[in-house]
Amino acid sequence: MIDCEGLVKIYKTDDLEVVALQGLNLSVKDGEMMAIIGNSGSGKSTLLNILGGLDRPSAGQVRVGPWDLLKVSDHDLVKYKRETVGFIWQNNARNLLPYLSALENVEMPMMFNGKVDRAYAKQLLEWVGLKDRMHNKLTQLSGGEQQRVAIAISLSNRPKMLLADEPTGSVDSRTSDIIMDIFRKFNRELGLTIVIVTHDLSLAGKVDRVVAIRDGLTSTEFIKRNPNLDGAPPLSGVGVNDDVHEAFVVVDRVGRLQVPKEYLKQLEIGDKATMEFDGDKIVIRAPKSNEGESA
Ligand SMILES: Nc1ncnc2c1ncn2[C@@H]1O[C@H](COP(=O)(O)OP(=O)(O)OP(=O)(O)O)[C@@H](O)[C@H]1O
Repeated sequence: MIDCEGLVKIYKTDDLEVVALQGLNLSVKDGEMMAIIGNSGSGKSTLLNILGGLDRPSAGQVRVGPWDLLKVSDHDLVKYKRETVGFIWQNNARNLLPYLSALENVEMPMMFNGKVDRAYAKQLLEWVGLKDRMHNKLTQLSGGEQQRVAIAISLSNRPKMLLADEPTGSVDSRTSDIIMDIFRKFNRELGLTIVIVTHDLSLAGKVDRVVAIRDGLTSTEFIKRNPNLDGAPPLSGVGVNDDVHEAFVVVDRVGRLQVPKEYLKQLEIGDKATMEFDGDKIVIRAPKSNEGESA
C-alpha cells in the first residue's frame, strides 16, 4: 500500500533549512495496522502529512497504491486526498461543527463530495458506538465521543487508508482503548490500512508493527510475536515490551543501518568504527585509536 524509499523533506525558511526526513524507507502492506513512534521533532508528522497529500516531498520515492506522490499534479492530489485517505488529528474537535448533530457532521464531507449517503453515515456512527447519540449536537458530546465522531467522518468517503496523528493524545486511557478497538475493528472488517503516529508507547501493544523514527530515518522495527493477540499489557519503561514484540534494526536496500546514539556514546564512537565479521555475527567497536585517547 505504502512504499517510501529515500524519502527526503526539506523545509526552507528565510535563513534556515531543516531536513525533516533524510532518506527514509518505509513499506506498509495493504490491510496492515501499524504505528510510527519517535521523539518530538523526529519527522513523524512530516511523514504523515506527505502520505496524506497535505505536504509535498522534496525528493525520493513515495507511492501509495497506484499514486506516485512525488509526481502527482495538484489537481490529482485533490482526488487522491478525497478517494484514498482518511485523516485523524489529536484535536479533531476544532474541525467539527459544534452547532450541528453528530450525524450532520458526518454527512457534511459527503455533501462536499456531491452525494450524501445517510444510511452509511448512520452505519459509521453505529460502528464507533454512537448509535444512540447521533442526533445530539456536538456540544452535548464528551471529548472522547467527539473524537469518535471524527473517526466516523474520516471514513465518510470510504478511504483505503487511515492516517492518525496522535489520535489518543488528548483523551484518557479508557477512551484511548475504545479508540484503538474501533481502529482494529475497521482494520479487520473493512480491510483498512491504518498508520498511527504517536509518542505513546502504550499503543504499541495494539498494533501489528511499530516502526521507530529517529532523526528523519526509520531506525528500529518491532513486530508483534502473535498478531492475533490484542490488548497486550502496556509497555514498560521506555522500551517496547519484549514479550509482545520482537525488535529488529532496519537495514535499508543498500545495507545501511542506524546504530542508536546511546550505544555510540557509551562506546565513545564518533565518526568511525571498526566492524568485524566472525562467521555468525558482526561486531562493531570503537577504533583502537580511541582507546589511547580515553586512557
Ligand atoms: N513547516 C515547517 N517549516 C520548517 N520546519 C518544519 C516545519 N514542519 C516541521 N519542521 C521541522 O521538521 C522537523 C520534524 O518535524 P515533525 O513535526 O515532523 O516532527 P514530529 O516527530 O512530528 O514531532 P512532534 O512529535 O513534536 O509533533 C522538526 O525539526 C521541525 O521543527
